[in-house]
Amino acid sequence: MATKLRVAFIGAGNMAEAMISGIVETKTLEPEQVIVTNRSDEERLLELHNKYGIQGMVRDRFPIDSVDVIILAMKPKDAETCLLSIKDQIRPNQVVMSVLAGISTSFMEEHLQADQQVIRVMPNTSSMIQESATAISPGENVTMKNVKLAKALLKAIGEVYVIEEDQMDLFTGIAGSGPAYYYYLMENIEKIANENGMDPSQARQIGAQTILGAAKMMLEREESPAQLRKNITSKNGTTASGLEALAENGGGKAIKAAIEGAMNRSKEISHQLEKSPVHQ
Ligand SMILES: NC(=O)C1=CN([C@@H]2O[C@H](COP(=O)(O)OP(=O)(O)OC[C@H]3O[C@@H](n4cnc5c(N)ncnc54)[C@H](OP(=O)(O)O)[C@@H]3O)[C@@H](O)[C@H]2O)C=CC1
Ligand SMILES: O=C(O)[C@@H]1CCC=N1
Repeated sequence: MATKLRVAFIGAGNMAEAMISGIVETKTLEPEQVIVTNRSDEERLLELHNKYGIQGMVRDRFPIDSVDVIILAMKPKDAETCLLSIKDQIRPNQVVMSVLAGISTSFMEEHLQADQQVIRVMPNTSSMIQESATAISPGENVTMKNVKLAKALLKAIGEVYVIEEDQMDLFTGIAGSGPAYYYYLMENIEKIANENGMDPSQARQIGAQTILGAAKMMLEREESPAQLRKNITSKNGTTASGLEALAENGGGKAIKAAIEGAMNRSKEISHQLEKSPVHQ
């Protein structure tokens, strides 16, 4: 990673913090190389400065022309205003990366100068412990050098996958929103464990270790998930009963509905923004 590289986050919420935390803790960048701004919450900028040593700056003092990479991290509804506000302040050799759900590279390109380099990114909050599954889709104008730079930067927060942009909504449904499904699973495990007399914190340890073990098996072993499942399932055993109950109660359907729900919402955000008055 170039030592002088400067990265600016516009948006200082949960996702920006998860990424900043990964980037600073892995020493991919020194804190001085990272700047963050938001719309108005100065207390939040101070909090991020105190926690990570990075520079927090209010929008009108934000030196956007001095950075190499700009990472957009506001809500999708605020993207258009932000893109238009930076359009005339940035240069073609600066890369604009967006982590916003549903914001396409073409939407960014249309709201910036014609030759602006943009990259669509979808991380998740496991960035905070450098375990994100992050996808990137480069825009039309971005150089190979800057795609490599983006990959190296995002490697600080976990694994990086370069995907076709038409897979980005699906990726968002699986991985961007994905951690929430596992947290929901754990909330329910804890609840059931508690109802059956187990201490919730012990149940959390046990449940999380089980998820971690299964995840590592799927990453490290060659067997398919179906084979790994069969390996646990004794005839007339406990697993067979558990899996039968899961199927009878719509387990597979629920997983499909969750991923498709998130994926369709990502598509819907794109369509809504493309219809907005400024865009037409
Ligand atoms: N949370 C997650 O798990 C993931 C989120 N994402 C994406 O990340 C984005 C941010 O989500 P999240 O961090 O949860 O959101 P938050 O609501 O926590 O944070 C949004 C931030 O954007 C700032 N902001 C809004 N408009 C502007 C503007 N015009 N200029 C500067 N700053 C602005 C807000 O500032 P202020 O507080 O001052 O108004 C705030 O700091 C979303 O688009 C989401 O799709 C992607 C992957 C995972
Ligand atoms: O819920 C959201 O819209 C964002 C995008 C992916 C995860 N969180």
